[in-house]
Amino acid sequence: MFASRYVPESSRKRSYESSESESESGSDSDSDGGEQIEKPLEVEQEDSDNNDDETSQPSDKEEKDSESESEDESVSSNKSEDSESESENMPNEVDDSNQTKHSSIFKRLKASLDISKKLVDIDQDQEEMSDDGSRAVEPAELVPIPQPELPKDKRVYLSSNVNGGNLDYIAKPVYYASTTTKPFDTLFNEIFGSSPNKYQQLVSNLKSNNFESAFSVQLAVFNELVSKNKCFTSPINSPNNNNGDLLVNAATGSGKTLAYLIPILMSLSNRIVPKLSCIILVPTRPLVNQVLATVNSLTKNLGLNVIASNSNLSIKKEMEKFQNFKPDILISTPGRLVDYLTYNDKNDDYETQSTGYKLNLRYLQFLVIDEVDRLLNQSFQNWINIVNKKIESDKLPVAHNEVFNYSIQKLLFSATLHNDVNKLSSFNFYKPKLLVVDDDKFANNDANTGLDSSFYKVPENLQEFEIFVNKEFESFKPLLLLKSLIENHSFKNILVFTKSNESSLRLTKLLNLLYTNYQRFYSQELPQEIEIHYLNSTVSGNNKKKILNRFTSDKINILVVTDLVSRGLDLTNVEKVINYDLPISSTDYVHRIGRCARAYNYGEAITMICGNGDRKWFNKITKPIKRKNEIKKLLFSQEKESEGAKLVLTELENKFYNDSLAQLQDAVLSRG
Ligand SMILES: Nc1ncnc2c1ncn2[C@@H]1O[C@H](COP(=O)(O)OP(=O)(O)OP(=O)(O)O)[C@@H](O)[C@H]1O
Repeated sequence: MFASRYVPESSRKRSYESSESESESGSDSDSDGGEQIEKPLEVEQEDSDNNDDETSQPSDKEEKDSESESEDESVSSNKSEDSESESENMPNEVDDSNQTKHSSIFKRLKASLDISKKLVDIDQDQEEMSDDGSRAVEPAELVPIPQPELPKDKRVYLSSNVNGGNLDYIAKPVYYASTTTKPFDTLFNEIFGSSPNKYQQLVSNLKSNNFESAFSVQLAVFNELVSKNKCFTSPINSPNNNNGDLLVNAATGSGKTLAYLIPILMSLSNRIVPKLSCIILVPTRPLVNQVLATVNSLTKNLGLNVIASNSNLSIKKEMEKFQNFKPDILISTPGRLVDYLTYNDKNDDYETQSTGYKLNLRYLQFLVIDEVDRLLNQSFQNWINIVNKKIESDKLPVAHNEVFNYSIQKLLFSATLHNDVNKLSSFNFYKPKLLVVDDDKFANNDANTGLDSSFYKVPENLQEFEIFVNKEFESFKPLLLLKSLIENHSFKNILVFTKSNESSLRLTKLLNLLYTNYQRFYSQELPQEIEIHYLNSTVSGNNKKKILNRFTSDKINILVVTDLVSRGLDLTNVEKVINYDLPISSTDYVHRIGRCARAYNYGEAITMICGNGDRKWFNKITKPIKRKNEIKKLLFSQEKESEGAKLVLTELENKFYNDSLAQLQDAVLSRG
């Protein structure tokens, strides 16, 4: 009869869950025990329901044990009352069997409780029962409830040590004003006396390259490396003179290359015999060439040997070149450097030959890592570990308990310095210091907690714009881009960023067609014949160089690119950067727009925003970046004329665009 009684779903579920947890804790009792302790009556019924035919009985010992415990007694007495009152309502013929059944239930209950009791931990065993049979709760100290692991947060890092290193340098950056300049003459005379001083040749090289005054970041690094360091007045950079590694965050185009080159060239110009004293690492080959050109322009008559990695040559050829040429300065990508450092490990025979040469880091004084956040993401080839190991293994043997080794000063630069201190700490810094070139040190920088995207900064003289178009016009974006260029009369020195190789190719072709067709459709003279070209990773190394040369010599008007060129490239003539496709991060935005307004020149960055999704994303990535000027809206003439008017494309514009699209399709199909 009980077996057919309705058991609420919730009770069944509780019973089931209890059973699960019991079995997890290793108990072989049935499902009742745990639940009975808290909800005796309910479970009694369930027990009856579920165990009518159950044959297993508690052992004698269990029965005795359970009887001797007050807790069990109390529970038992409750149950007796309940069962009595229940039995009153039962038909007489079932009373006997009910009593038998109940006593068997109580026995099993006691047994279950006994087993449960053995399973509870010692603290619970010590709990006292109150008079009413409920558990007396002992006052416990309030302790925090265990919390789930927090998401990665810079503040967590900042309060801890990573790899045993102290992270104070991140939490307490040294700020330098971003617009201060000082003539190089004055700067050098202040420290080394009036000219001519021993760095006269370097100053003269700077001047002959039109570098008259030091920019802020150059003053900052000069102050840290030169003004505070005796090594520049002594012939060598001895370990005692190394006043620590530097990490520098300064805006794009603010002159970071010269910031590290000037002190390094000063130090090395004192050297007696050539030996590898400085390695400069940059992420890409075009950047290797760019830095090489700058170093060459500044080392005239300094007698220094400078070499850049050249992946057109075999490693063997390059190693031979190193052997003959004995570089003081090597400029490379990390990947190529690893190739050099591991070359003889892979080619044992080679070492035994007379031409065998190993790149030795024993005399290395400066290790420069430019665009460090990007290079930290290039963890392939395990380059940091290999360089670290090589530095260690090349150290001179310890003699007479004295170590005389050159202390390598690490100089790290970026406009978007990495905030992953775990990664940064892999450089094994020595007395690191973080320099931030920024006037406005507290604005937009919550609690001044070190590196994050709030250190990112728009160049001083850059004006940002946005063009918003409704989602319905998404497929007309190329037309709207052309419309904007025509309305703003700008067809020169423009870099257009797209999201992919394919997008850059397609846009270049379509823009060319649109431009040509425009004059035919509108019988309107456009300013000039223009050349629109693309540059992406499908272009070979030599062609890349040619295209960039054509662009910087104003032969290409509009260069449609991918993020391949968003980092570090110094294309001095860029007047306007257009984000045709949105960048995928604040970092990419900073580097893209930083291709213009370089060296404190003026420039414009325009971002095309299509629909509300784009709008949200654009707001999100631009919000943490510091800027002097607000981002302005760039309106089409139609929108300007009647403020708030929705953009409408004319029939002619539609036809012009569709014809051009059809032409593009024909061209693609005829090729394919
Ligand atoms: N003191 C100076 N006087 C005049 N021009 C300078 C000076 N220092 C650097 N420049 C010029 O400023 C431009 C930007 O310099 P550089 O490429 O070093 O910038 P950057 O800070 O490394 O930028 P990015 O973060 O984009 O790599 C270059 O054209 C460089 O020649």
